Amino acid sequence: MSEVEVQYGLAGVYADDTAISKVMPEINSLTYRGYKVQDLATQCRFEETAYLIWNGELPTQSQLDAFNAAEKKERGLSGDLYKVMGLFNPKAHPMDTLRTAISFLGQEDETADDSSPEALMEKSIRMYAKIPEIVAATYRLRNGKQPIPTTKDLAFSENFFHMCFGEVPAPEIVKCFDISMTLYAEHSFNASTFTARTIASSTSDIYSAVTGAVGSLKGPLHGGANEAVMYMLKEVGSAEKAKDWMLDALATKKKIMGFGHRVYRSGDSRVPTMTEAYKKMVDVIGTDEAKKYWEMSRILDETMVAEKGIYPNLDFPAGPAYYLMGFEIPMFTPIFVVSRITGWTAHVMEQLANNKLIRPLSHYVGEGQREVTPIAAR
Ligand SMILES: CC(=O)SCCNC(=O)CCNC(=O)[C@H](O)C(C)(C)COP(=O)(O)OP(=O)(O)OC[C@H]1O[C@@H](n2cnc3c(N)ncnc32)[C@H](O)[C@@H]1OP(=O)(O)O
Ligand SMILES: O=C([O-])CC(=O)C(=O)O
Repeated sequence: MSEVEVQYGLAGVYADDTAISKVMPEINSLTYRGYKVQDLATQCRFEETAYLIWNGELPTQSQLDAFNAAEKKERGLSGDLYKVMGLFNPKAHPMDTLRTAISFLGQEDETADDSSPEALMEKSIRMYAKIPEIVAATYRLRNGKQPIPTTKDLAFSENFFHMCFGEVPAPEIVKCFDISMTLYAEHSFNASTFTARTIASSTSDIYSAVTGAVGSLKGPLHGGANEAVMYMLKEVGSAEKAKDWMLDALATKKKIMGFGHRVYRSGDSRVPTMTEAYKKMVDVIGTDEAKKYWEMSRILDETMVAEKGIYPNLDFPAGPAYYLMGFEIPMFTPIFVVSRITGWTAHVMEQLANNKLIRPLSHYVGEGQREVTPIAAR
């Protein structure tokens, strides 16, 4: 029995105040700056949500125009970054190369250490504008294709498709992607955001905070789960096998990717909106493959909830949705970054506006104090 109360994994611990988002597990709700995320996802474009997350209010049309112009001005990567990206191992995971590319952006910025509110906002918009191009170029380079340069003629989500595939798909598909961007944008003190805030709390620079956050998000218990979900669906293989696969996986105590959540115990508030968008997209695509993944997802969800009472999280519908949009699986977590850069940087700004070094205590359980034996006598 421990003489102090330790909250392993910091579960249930309030680490700081935030005014950015509120996760309300008891009513399955999530708000960004007071607005329900499902309303933002369906009624606004991701650009409006990004503005809201950073500025605290939804933009007027002229504020949005100015914001989009600022983002478009920052589009485009330096020749040096393209050169470095050309040297990346094509077999490396795109989260590893993205982590390095963001770190590279930091060393390119000679004012990286400027932490004035104006500089932090500029750097946040810079990363928001450049990360989609890094992700799209990574996809193309690792598949032996030439990157497609960014264009200032297209909106955020459309431009991402253009840079990946050289074309923009049907509006329903773009809308599904845009909805996923809003749903993935922010989620209070999740592991990667807390990592970003911890790094910022030593008054390090914002690029370092984001680089660390990318490393945290990569893990399959966090953002990496959207990729793991798709590998799982591929392993299941067909809708006919889905129920037995799940029963067998549960009987052998497997962890089922895309299910469970530290904060939500009776369902992730973002899932119904993402699932509906995924279904609409499946209907538009209309192929047997699309219908197969939809049916498999539905049966796995139903079986998991019936057997264990554990609900899907956002990664469960997002994984197959990205797959059906044509993205290869290792790009799914980098796509999460394309969105979460907004939340991470908003938290870095909030942390620095009222900073206190994050430094918890550790409860020591190692050896008692002892004497060093000289090496010859050990
Ligand atoms: C965007 C996001 O980051 S969302 C999260 C994405 N991650 C995943 O989908 C990975 C799969 N899920 C998980 O590993 C976990 O549910 C986590 C990491 C998300 C949350 O973990 P915790 O809050 O630590 O919950 P914990 O692991 O203690 O789970 C509680 C119980 O539910 C079970 N459980 C939780 N999730 C799952 C799952 N996915 N599959 C099977 N059992 C599960 C645990 O085994 C545990 O059972 P026990 O009490 O009998 O030991
Ligand atoms: O909140 C969490 O722990 C994980 C999550 O859903 C997110 O970061 O979107």
